[in-house]
Amino acid sequence: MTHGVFRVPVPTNEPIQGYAPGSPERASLSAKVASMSKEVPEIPLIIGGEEIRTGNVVEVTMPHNHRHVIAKAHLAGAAEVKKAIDAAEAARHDWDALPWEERAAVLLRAADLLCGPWRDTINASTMIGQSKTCHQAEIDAACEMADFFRYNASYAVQLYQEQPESSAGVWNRLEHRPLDGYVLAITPFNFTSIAGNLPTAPALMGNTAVWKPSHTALLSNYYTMKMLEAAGMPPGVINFLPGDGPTVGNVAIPDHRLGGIHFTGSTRTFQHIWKEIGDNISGYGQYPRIVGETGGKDFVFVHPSACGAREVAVALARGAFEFQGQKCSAASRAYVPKSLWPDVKEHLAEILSEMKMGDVADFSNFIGAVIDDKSFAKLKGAIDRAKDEANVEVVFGGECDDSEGYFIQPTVAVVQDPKHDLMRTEYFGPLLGLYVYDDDRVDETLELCATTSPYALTGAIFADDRYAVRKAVNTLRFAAGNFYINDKPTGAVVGQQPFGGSRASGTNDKAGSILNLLRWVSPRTIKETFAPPTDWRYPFLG
Ligand SMILES: NC(=O)c1ccc[n+]([C@@H]2O[C@H](COP(=O)([O-])OP(=O)(O)OC[C@H]3O[C@@H](n4cnc5c(N)ncnc54)[C@H](O)[C@@H]3O)[C@@H](O)[C@H]2O)c1
Ligand SMILES: N[C@@H](CCC=O)C(=O)O
Repeated sequence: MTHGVFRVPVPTNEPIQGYAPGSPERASLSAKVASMSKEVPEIPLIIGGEEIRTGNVVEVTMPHNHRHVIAKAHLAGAAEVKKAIDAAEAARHDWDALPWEERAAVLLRAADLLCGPWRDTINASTMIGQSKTCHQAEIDAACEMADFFRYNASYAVQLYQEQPESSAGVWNRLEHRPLDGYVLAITPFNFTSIAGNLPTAPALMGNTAVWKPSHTALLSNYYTMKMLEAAGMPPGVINFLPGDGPTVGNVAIPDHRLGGIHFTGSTRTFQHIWKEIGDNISGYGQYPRIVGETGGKDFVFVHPSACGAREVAVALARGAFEFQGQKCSAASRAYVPKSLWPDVKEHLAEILSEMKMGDVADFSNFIGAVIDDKSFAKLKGAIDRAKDEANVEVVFGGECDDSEGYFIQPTVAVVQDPKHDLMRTEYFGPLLGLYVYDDDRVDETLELCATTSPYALTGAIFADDRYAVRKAVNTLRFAAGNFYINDKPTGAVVGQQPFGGSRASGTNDKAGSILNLLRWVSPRTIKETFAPPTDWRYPFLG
């Protein structure tokens, strides 16, 4: 019973801890990384609150030290997928019937646990499992995940306050019901916070979920699930289902009870899922909501009036190589005018010579390893091809070494053809294609930037000239869902830059915003008439 119109605490972005040498947070996280690296936990499925061990076990390893096993995970088969859907369906009524503030309280509590006693666990597991440095883990796993939980709670209230007008004698109400079926949350390896957000955003709105985590993010995702349980997430509301993608997808996607898909990952996987839903469309009890945020070929366009070569070089280096380039927003193509290129190149050389890569347990490293052997092979293949091509010059990096971990040196390849594969294809790693254009061909190059790639996720323009800025904003209007002026194209913050792209980059439902929560409700309009009429005729008849 609720007697009050409650407000949630006003959210603010979780402050990012610095991990400076000698700081208490550094000592504490470092100790956690060391102790966690010695453990090999067994990761079960968690269905209806019950831990299930299938015996079909895979090893989870460190990307920066691939012989080092950090967990053994049990994988779901078809029977467990069905069980997880049944559990989500069984929990649906009670969870939906709970007053919204109880659901919001679980997430607000999870945010406080994450920023307090669970911070080291979630950060350390992200570091050793996904090869993120302490700063990358802090920004993603601690701060962004807490922001998702806290801001979503306040957006949910905003959404519930969305009510229609009522004319005299009538009370119109809009009930923001959850969807009429379970939500399948399929999550990527690269952001722990996204993995935490995809099942919890629908759950906040009263839905129950089956969460299929990525194999290469299992350690941090498992601890995130345990943290949600510790925050009071009831059994069955979120069902944690490690498993091979097709094994889970082939059972969960065609199930007639599917209410929606909350996906983040590659464009290819998303298109496959969409097609599967299309193939099964007549069998569903409802039209499944399809939300998918996918790949990118994110650009930095430098205008000849750009403020300074140093600023451009910093944006390129941070934008392309931070997080090992494994951000959907990472800069992976750049357009630089001939007049600025020599200076930009000089600054890039200096910056890249200082960017250290290696084991993330060494807090002075700026870059870790890429996620796995498949990613390593794909990136190495592209770099080797670039080295062999006469019309491409690898100006920085190019070294790839998987003897211990999957290390790819930050690489910049200058292409002569602006439509080269390196300017179109997402490689998802520290590889930047760069085209040097004639200063008097700005407009033409801007058009190329707008049309070369099928993606439209993030992009940035560097310019001082306001006419040039306006022109770029207009020409590139549909080339990016997150557009930056004189900044790198990465680092969107929940509550500040709602995130997502269109075209091949996804449905642009802006994770961590009210727009995303809108997709997880199925509103019902209720009209109540206080004094029903007693005369059947129109007033002007008779
Ligand atoms: N736009 C965004 O907001 C955003 C954010 C993060 C990552 N990404 C994108 O994600 C990609 C990197 O992530 P990834 O390598 O984990 O992507 P991926 O597509 O390989 O995997 C994503 C998830 O889909 C699952 N999957 C694969 N095949 C499946 C199937 N047939 N049925 C059901 N599930 C299946 C995987 O197991 C994993 O859990 C990049 O393309 C990146 O740009 C986009
Ligand atoms: N929100 C992150 C991107 C997450 C995707 O991988 C950014 O804006 O850099």
